[in-house]
Order: sequence, then C-alpha cells, then structure tokens
Amino acid sequence: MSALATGTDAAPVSPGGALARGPQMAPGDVLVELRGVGKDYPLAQGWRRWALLWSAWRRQPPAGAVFTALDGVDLTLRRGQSLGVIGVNGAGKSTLLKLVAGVARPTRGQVLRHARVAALLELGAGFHPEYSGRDNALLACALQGLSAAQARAALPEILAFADIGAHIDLPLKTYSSGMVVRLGFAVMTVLRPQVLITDEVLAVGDEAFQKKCMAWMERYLADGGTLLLVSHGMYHVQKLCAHALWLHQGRVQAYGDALAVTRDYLAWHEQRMARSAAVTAPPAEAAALQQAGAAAPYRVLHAWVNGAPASDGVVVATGQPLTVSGVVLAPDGGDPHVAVGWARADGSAIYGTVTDMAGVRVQRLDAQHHGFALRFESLPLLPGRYELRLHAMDPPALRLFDHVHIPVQVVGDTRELGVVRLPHRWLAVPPDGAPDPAVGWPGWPLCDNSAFDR
Ligand SMILES: Nc1ncnc2c1ncn2[C@@H]1O[C@H](COP(=O)(O)OP(=O)(O)OP(=O)(O)O)[C@@H](O)[C@H]1O
Repeated sequence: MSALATGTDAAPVSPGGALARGPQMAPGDVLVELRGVGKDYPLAQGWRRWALLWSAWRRQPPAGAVFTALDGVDLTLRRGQSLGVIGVNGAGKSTLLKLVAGVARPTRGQVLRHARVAALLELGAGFHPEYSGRDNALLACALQGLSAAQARAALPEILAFADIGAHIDLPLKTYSSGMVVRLGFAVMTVLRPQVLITDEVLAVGDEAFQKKCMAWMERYLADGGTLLLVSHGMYHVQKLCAHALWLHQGRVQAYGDALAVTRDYLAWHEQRMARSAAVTAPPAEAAALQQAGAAAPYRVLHAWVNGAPASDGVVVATGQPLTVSGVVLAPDGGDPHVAVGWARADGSAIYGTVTDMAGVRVQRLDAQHHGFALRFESLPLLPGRYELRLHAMDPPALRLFDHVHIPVQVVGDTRELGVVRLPHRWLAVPPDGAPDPAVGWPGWPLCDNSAFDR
C-alpha cells in the first residue's frame, strides 16, 4: 500500500547548501534543506531496543550499538528541481526521503522544509485496509487539507487516473499492491504538492500505468513542480531528473548532472559485478590466465591514445576520432601481431580486431621493437566507462601474450541507450493507408542520424 505523507516546517529561509547546482535563485526558491543530516537506527532487539528508544525520546545519545543509515548529508532542493536518488539496496535512499517528507526525524543535523511536501512513500501504510478505495481517497484528500466539497469534486479525476474499475468500492485489503499504488498516485495527482517525493512508484505499476505516471510527472515538472524520486531504474532518473544524488553506505557518493551521475553509477555497478564474478571464477581459469601473463615474451611496452600517454587517463567524446598507438617488444626478433579490443567496464567484450585479420604488419623499429597505430575515425561508443585493450601476439597470431587495459571515459550529451551508436534514420509514415505487406511502410527520411556530425 502507499502512504501519502506531508510535512511543512516553518523555518527561516537560508542560503543554498554546498550541493546546490544550476542557475542562481532567490533564497525563496529553496524548498527543502538538509544540513549535515545523519540517521541512526538502534541495532538491539528486545528490552535493549526499548532502552535505546527511551534514550532517543529523551534526546540522549543511545547507550548501545546503532546502525548509521545516513551520515553527513547536505542537500538543497530548489523550486522546479528534479532530483533522482540512486544507490544499491540499503544505501539509505528511503531513509533520506522519509527525513525530507518529515515522517522520520534525523539523529544529527537539520531538515528544513519551506514547502508543502507530499510523499508517496512505502507500500503498506497510509490507507485504511477496511475502507473502500473511494473512502480512502476522500480521507487522504481530507488529511491533505482539502474540504469535503473539494475532495468530492476531485474524486472523478482520481478515479479516472487510478482506473481500477469496480474495485474502487471494495475494501482496500482486497487490492493488489499495484492497485494500491495506482490509487495513491491518483490521489497525489489532484493534490499537486509543491514537492513530490516518490519511492520506487514506477517499479510497481504495469507498463501502461508507468507511462501514465511518467507523462504526469513530466507535465508536473514542466508546470514548475519539484520532484524527489528514488528509483533503481536509471532510465526513469535520466528521463525525469535533471540532477541525481548517488548514495553509498549512507553517504553522498556523487551529486550532479543526472546523466553523468547515473552513468558513473552504472559503470561502478558493472565493475562491482565483474569483481564478484572474478572472485567466483574457477581457480583453474584464473591459474591459466596467470600463466599466460607470466610467460609473456611479447609485450606492449608503450601505449598512446590520441598522442598522449595512455597512463594519463583517456577521455574522448562519442563520435570523435580515437587513435591508439604503441610499441611492442619481441625479444626473439620475430614479427609480432597486435590485437586491439574494446570492453565494457564489467569486462564484457564489445569489439576486437587483430593486425593479422587486416593483413597488416606492425612496423619494425629495430631488432626487437615494433610500432603500431590504429585509428577509429568516429568512435561509436555511447557515453560511459570502457576499457581499451591491447595485446601482443606471436607471429602466427595464435596466442595472446600481454594484456594492457586502458580505462577510457567516453563523454557526450546523447540520451541514446546501450553501448554503441548504430547509424539509423527515422522514417516518415504516410498519414493514411495501410502498410505495403512486402515492404512495410514506404517511408522517407524524417530524421537522419546516420552520421555523428549532425
Ligand atoms: N527502522 C529501521 N530500523 C533499523 N534499520 C533500518 C530501519 N530502516 C532502515 N534501516 C536500515 O538502514 C539502511 C538504509 O535503509 P533504506 O531503506 O534507507 O535503504 P534504501 O537505499 O532505500 O534501500 P532499498 O533500495 O533496498 O529500498 C538499511 O541497512 C536498512 O536495513
């Protein structure tokens, strides 16, 4: 079930916090502020838990062990801002929302609210299970300060948005969790809070309802609303939010542009998954890899990307040229081959090529050293973190001997999804008439995305 919570704390308007971004606004535009906020939960059970609650009630430091769910969080939420809160399970996202909504108190620091805040928080609280959906909707409106007449007038809009048919007159305890969220969100749409806080609402409804909620939130934001959204779906955060806050173990790991923060988060996630996969890799595989590295007569001695040493860190824009070059050592005087590949941050391969495949020989520089250079005219990788991999190979190009992994950050403004940019064209479809069964729609180019330099 969904809980609809509100809170307003009259408090003096104060200057923006350290994390404030975007255009300078008047102090009156600050809606919610968190200053050095921390939240501890007691770890103890039974009587010790009651003792800890007692000390909390008396505002005394807890005598026993506590779990710190949030610590040192500064945040300024301004009018019209859309902020996505991301992080792994248990990172403290819901705790942060509860503090902002005023349904939980901070253990440390201050939460200042200068606006009416409506929070569609956890499933399982807020509505009364014995009342019908209709009565719960009216009750929720009344709790949010609407008069009985205003609540009745809002009801048709709520029912239309919730779209749960005859269930609306059945007790809430008979609803599925998705139906409860539909009703909770529908009530919220008529309240139009100054600050809307939603926790994973978009994960519960079916696809059609998700789209309806997304469209509503987009309109709400376009009309000047302010959104604080917790989501594990980076697509939702990128689509709805201008900014993102990444929480990790109760602390702010990153804050800034939603695209940049979500990409960093995804890359970190991939690396984490890769590390845990490596830990569980069969020992025989790991040993074989180590052996290949140990017996490496052919080696990549130097590598440069776009003319700078690869060790300097590589940042390149999507669609721009990238040249990787280097020197390979072949102690036996043989003619080595070179393999160049791209992998995602989690290690999964994207692309690879070998000088041998192209019938190319590396350039002999002296008896043992060979130079190579490979140019990607317009790098099709979408923004994110990748690895450029270089390997020295033996003269028959049968064995890989060296593994040089160069971290590369690809940057760009595009919101396209995935790993690589596939050249494409959107085609116009005639306004009337059926598609030709042989060719589908005989379209003509509407939007040509086949080149990068559009
Ligand atoms: N009432 C509570 N008592 C004790 N510990 C709690 C309580 N509420 C939350 N926690 C703990 O605080 C930490 C943060 O919880 P929180 O629900 O804020 O995380 P989250 O980022 O929202 O996670 P998820 O993505 O799984 O919903 C977790 O380790 C959780 O177990």
